[in-house]
Amino acid sequence: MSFDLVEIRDLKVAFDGTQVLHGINLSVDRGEALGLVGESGCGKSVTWLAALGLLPGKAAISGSVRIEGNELCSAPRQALERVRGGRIAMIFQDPSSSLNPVIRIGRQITEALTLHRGIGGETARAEALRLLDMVGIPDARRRFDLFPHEFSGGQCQRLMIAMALAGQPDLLIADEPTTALDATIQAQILDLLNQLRAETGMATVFISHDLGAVSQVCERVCVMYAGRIVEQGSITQLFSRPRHPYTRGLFDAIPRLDGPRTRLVPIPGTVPNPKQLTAGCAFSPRCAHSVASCDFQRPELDVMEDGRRLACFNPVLADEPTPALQTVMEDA
Ligand SMILES: Nc1ncnc2c1ncn2[C@@H]1O[C@H](COP(=O)(O)OP(=O)(O)OP(=O)(O)O)[C@@H](O)[C@H]1O
Repeated sequence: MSFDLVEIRDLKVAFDGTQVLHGINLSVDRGEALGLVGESGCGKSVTWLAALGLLPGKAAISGSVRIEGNELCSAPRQALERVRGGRIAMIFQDPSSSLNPVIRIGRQITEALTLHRGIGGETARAEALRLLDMVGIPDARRRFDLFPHEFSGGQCQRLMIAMALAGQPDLLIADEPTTALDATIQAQILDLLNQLRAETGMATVFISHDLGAVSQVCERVCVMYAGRIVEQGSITQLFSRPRHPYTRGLFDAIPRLDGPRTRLVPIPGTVPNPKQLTAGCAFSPRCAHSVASCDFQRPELDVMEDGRRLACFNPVLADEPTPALQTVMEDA
């Protein structure tokens, strides 16, 4: 029997009695790149922190998370620790969450190699140098004994990726890894993630509020809103024809350099407070497509004729112009 690399079923999370994840179902296949997008507070990070047992003790978690068929949700702490950093590694927006500021870089990577792969001494040093080279740190031999603060922001991101690769993970979860970087460095890190996936065959989950960045790395996308997946499909399906009004709203807010100059249209309003969710669709108060039933009934995530999944009673039509998206003539 063959399993997906990761299979998450009906994952729910509550903090102090307030539910913030409402039954997430998703899977990641070996070697694939999956994007998780949505505005801040939609539950992207909590999904993976819960899956890896990294949420604080006060979080109430239910559901199932399987890695190659083995259940993690009920796994003892030691088993979870073996998976984290070993089979699955996670990188964040802020490299200081992974890099210790008072330990030299070379030592941090060799220690990670000893922990995850049981190698030490000269073998670990040679492997650490190979990893630094792989993530594009120039002159790695000379810089092996530097501290993290002696590297630029983009290079620290590369160092964090090198640490993540030390365990030869099957899956790299990248949580907003480029958000704090300027556009040029961001593009370089996205290229690096693509290159590493091609070289190592590891799967990537790319968490971001930026659909543009997700499109450069991912083959498949899950759009999250208020603790639920509202649309899921291939990047081509969602880019050529977003059907959930929320996905469409995210697209209309992306700056584009191709085609005519367009005015960016932000989605009105904000993500709801999880304490104030009603029985209806959580996006309804912000949605130009909302119909009467949206306010008191929640649409299920159903499979559409083209294979994507969609939770909406009144989706965007194929050729529907965006009323709010206005072409701005160069000389207007
Ligand atoms: N430790 C915590 N204690 C209480 N509530 C939390 C905790 N962590 C997250 N939450 C809540 O869970 C919800 C989902 O948060 P999450 O961080 O997953 O959102 P996100 O989509 O990843 O946003 P961001 O891009 O800002 O990280 C939010 O309402 C958030 O306030």
